[in-house]
Amino acid sequence: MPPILETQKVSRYFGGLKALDEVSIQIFPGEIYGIIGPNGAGKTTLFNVLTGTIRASSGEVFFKGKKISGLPPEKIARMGMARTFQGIKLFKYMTVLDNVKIGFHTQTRTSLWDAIFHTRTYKKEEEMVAQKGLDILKRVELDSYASYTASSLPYGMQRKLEIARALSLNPDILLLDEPAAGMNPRETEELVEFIKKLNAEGLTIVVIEHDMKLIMNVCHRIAVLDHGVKICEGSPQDVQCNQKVIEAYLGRGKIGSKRSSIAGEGSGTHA
Ligand SMILES: Nc1ncnc2c1ncn2[C@@H]1O[C@H](COP(=O)(O)OP(=O)(O)OP(=O)(O)O)[C@@H](O)[C@H]1O
Repeated sequence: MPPILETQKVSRYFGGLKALDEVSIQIFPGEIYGIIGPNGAGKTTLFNVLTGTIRASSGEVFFKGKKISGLPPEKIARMGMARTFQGIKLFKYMTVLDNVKIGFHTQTRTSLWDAIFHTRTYKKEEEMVAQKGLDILKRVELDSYASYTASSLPYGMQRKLEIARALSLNPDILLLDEPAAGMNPRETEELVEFIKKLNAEGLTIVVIEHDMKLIMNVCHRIAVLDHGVKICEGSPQDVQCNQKVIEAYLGRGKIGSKRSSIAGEGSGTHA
């Protein structure tokens, strides 16, 4: 089976700093693929290159067999790639339903004229969008909160709402940037189940996360970045035992003493 998303020797410089150094990854349909690494390893830069938010200095990115390097993010999103960001980026004062409805804007055809004069096209599309929005909220079990303002939801639910909004793009692949950041252990456990459920429904998922318990619990395969270089890739078991990974996380000479922090023992373990 060909990869759904692939990078070939992607590098990215920021001035003299090489944030990504010839990184090649292949993500296959149906996978949950984790990207981990110490702070500043290049994880978010890789996400930004994948989604078109920033350009690679060299190398290529392919999505569903098509070269996407250089395309604008909205075009890549329309091709079926959705993402969430580090930190919550909801419209705080809008309702839960409106936050999800916004995601459909790329798919509707009403003009400003239709909106101002409430034409039949506008009304029909509004109803369709509201229904689709409710369907998505049902899928993530937030439908009973549809009329609440986004900011009134507990933190864990707000993060779920962000994922719901990303799902409104009807993506083939979903990229999650530190989805568990700021969550308590119970919220993180619910998130693990939620990610597994979305994956079981057929969605390919890529996740950056510092919470090792989450990563080791949900990912089929994991890539480890260190100083912009992919130092290891494999199953959670492979990655936990890899000498280079242990060294990257713990510093040379301390191997073994804190291996549990990579193994994700205890809840909410952060690397
Ligand atoms: N826009 C930018 N301008 C200059 N340097 C940048 C920029 N974005 C990232 N960097 C640098 O590139 C390196 C990789 O950063 P990146 O944010 O991708 O790492 P990360 O693995 O996501 O880190 P963290 O886990 O802390 O979020 C860091 O040294 C960072 O300071």
